[in-house]
Amino acid sequence: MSDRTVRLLRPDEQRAAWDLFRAALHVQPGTDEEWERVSAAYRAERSWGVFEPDLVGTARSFASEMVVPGGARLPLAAVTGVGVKAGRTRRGVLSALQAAQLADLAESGVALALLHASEGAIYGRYGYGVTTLANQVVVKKHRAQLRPDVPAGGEVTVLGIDEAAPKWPELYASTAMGRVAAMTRSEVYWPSHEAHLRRRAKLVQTAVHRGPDGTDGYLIYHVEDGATHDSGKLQVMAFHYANPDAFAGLWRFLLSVDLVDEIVLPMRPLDEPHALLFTDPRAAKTESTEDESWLRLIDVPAALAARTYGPAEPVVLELSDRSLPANDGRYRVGPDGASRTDAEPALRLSADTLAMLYFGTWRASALAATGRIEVLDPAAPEAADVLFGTRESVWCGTFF
Ligand SMILES: CC(=O)SCCNC(=O)CCNC(=O)[C@H](O)C(C)(C)COP(=O)(O)OP(=O)(O)OC[C@H]1O[C@@H](n2cnc3c(N)ncnc32)[C@H](O)[C@@H]1OP(=O)(O)O
Repeated sequence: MSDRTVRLLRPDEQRAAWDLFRAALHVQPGTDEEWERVSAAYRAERSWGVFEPDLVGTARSFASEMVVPGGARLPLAAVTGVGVKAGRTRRGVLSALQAAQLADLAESGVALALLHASEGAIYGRYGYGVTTLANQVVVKKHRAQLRPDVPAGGEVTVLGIDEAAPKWPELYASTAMGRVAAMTRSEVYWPSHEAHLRRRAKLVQTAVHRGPDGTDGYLIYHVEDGATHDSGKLQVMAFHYANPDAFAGLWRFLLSVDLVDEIVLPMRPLDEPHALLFTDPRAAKTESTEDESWLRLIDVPAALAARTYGPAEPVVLELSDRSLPANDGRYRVGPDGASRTDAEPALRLSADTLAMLYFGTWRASALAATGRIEVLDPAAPEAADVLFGTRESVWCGTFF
């Protein structure tokens, strides 16, 4: 389209982009008060707009860091706020935004980009792949008897939102960064998070767990309106802990909340052992498993070099990356690390598939069996399973 301009937004254009995004998600325009809360985040972010000549589409990102296998933290762009005006969709606006944003991120030196997708069919074409999965877990309180050998846990203190919100950044930083794919949350993240939680419920509570070495876990929850008798539904909106004692202690607290029949934990790590706490493991049911986050390797050499690998024969990957061709080429991946190579490839794959493989959520052999990876050496998928595998389920745990 000849009269289309794609550019970074000026500060005075940010609110229109915010409203456009909300309208794309069928949400009414924000109030002045809400904008006041979140506008600092917008100012700190890189927000893109497509003009024809009025604003018809937008996307933005904020800076973070993500833990990769082995414990290194890589610069991450958290991509969000993607929306195209109704009546202007399916004319390439998102593709124009993606081209501009990906090129900008590559130039800025960021290694990874991450997003939560509204729909599963959109982002693969731009090199994003499902990188973490999450379970929705529901616990029926009347069936949930703790086993006698569950750790006793420490002391739990409950805080209202006004008191708790200023403490959340420190609580999160000290309890949530132990898992691979966890991301840091900068100060601009928290106002939107708080606004979101305040919109969700009238009474938002934070339970803080203290173990022998100090604060080591917290959860944010609310009990759905109408809990005037014992049929309330307790919704867990955040649950982070640094050790198994804090996990058990916070569970003891959850089971002690009165007027509750059901405890709902959305988007939890796949390997979190809720069912193992109970005499009847069926007290905890996994109701669904969904993609949690989508990863895009922006700087493939840096991303591959930063993580550690399992013990297996090295494998040479040949990557084709349509949107960021600077990443094209061959990479030798082995227990001693990863780097570019001229050696013959064993596996051929595209950028979205490499993103699915990167954290080991999907096994190379499954990706090969379903045609996503072309196999040139039949021994390579099994070796890649071991190289990319991780001990724990990876989980981001931050919604944005
Ligand atoms: C990270 C986040 O913020 S997630 C939130 C994303 N936003 C939303 O879901 C809000 C509602 N939806 C929208 O605003 C828009 O429909 C968007 C952003 C999803 C897509 O924008 P569009 O400008 O219509 O996309 P565009 O025309 O560039 O399409 C690019 C390609 O994606 C495909 N595509 C776009 N949207 C979808 C979809 N929802 N489902 C399947 N395919 C899609 C198009 O068919 C096109 O395919 P092609 O490359 O094979 O021709």
